[in-house]
Amino acid sequence: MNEVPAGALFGALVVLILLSGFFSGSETGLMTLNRYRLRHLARHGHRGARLAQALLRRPDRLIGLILLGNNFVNILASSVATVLALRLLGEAGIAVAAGLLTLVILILAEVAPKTLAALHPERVAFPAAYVYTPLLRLLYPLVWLVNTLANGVLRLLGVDPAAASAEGMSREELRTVLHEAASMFPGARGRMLLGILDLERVTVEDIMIPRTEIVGLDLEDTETPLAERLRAIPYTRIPLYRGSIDEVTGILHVRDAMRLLLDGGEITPEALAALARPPLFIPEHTPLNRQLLQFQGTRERVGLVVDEYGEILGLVSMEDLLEEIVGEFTTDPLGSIPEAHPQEDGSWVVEGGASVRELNRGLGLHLPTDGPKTLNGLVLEHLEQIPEPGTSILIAGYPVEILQTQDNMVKTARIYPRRRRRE
Ligand SMILES: Nc1ncnc2c1ncn2[C@@H]1O[C@H](COP(=O)(O)OP(=O)(O)OP(=O)(O)O)[C@@H](O)[C@H]1O
Ligand SMILES: [Mg+2]
Repeated sequence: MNEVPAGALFGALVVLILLSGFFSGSETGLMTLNRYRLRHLARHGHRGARLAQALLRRPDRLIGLILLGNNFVNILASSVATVLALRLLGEAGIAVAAGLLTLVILILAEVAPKTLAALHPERVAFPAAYVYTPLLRLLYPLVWLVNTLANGVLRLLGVDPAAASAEGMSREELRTVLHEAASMFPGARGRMLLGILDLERVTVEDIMIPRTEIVGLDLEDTETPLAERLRAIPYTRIPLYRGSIDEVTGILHVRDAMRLLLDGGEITPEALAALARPPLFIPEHTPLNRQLLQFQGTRERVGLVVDEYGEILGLVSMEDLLEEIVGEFTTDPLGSIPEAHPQEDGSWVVEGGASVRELNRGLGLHLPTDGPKTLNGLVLEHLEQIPEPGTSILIAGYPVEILQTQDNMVKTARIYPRRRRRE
């Protein structure tokens, strides 16, 4: 048998080390590709990106292929080095060759290519994808065998290999990405993106106008003529009811009442009731993203929020829902809450009916929003007794002083926003 010349063996060794570097670098490159950029490039027809994306759809197979290749060339390189050492130095050279090869592979075939690939993943990964796509097809049976055996070993050890491959981004991760990308979407646009994500965490109950503030028309009220009451109403869509808002019969659009008048008709309870449309009833815990779609589907602009017994809790409008995304439409958010009045000493005098969420947003407070919806409710929850004017309590670290009470409810209270104490 002819001996392979030492020069050829050395050449083969160099090629094997280069191949090893390719496997290591491309592994890092493919694994550190930015998935979102990748998807974007693939969608815009970048061929390398498409191939990489297809490979990454089954990371277990890709890694199996790369490890197979990498280990094969490393072990072959070690054999070649052993043969070379035997020839040049005799048996004593084997350990020297192993030591040298370890150093060379570590530096030239591991650390250097991996660092390079981590710095420029796309430049490494896209060309590599052209190589791996046909190679995977060719070696697929082998890769499959390796993976199956490896999974078998894992199962023997009581590990479920399928559990580890759960992919995709959780909502929380998406929020983090959006927060980090905020510099790309400065100001209002960034806040809108986060607002859309928040829609599913906020329910109609959180943003509704409470029942006591719904402006409607009582058809049974005969004290003031209907037309006069209708004229005084500042809203476009108004619930019609008989005696109590729980007996709502429909939602009247003021435009329809105006048309009735222009046609020479008369504003009577029967005429208005005939013009009204059936109200949209919304369960209290409906998240805003679902409600937005429902408004879209039903072409309604307002709905009545009901609890499980069908009792009306409040009114929610499309405008209030959209404000959760884009912020207040009509006024400057800071100090725009009509129920909060700024004082000279920096405190706020707030009406008991003010919404906790609006106070948080408008005054920059951090009152708890998972409990009562109004300041009154919050104070009552903390006091556990009938409120007395002059009482001071600490809610979420904010000193709150009760100023006026009425019918066992807090009418006004003073909040000191900046003197928040750490609890
Ligand atoms: N009948 C009502 N009673 C109490 N508040 C209402 C009523 N209708 C609307 N609102 C509130 O008024 C604000 C404005 O809502 P919206 O723009 O839908 O009403 P509008 O101005 O009367 O209607 P439009 O703008 O279509 O003429 C929202 O905060 C909404 O919750
Ligand atoms: Mg309006």
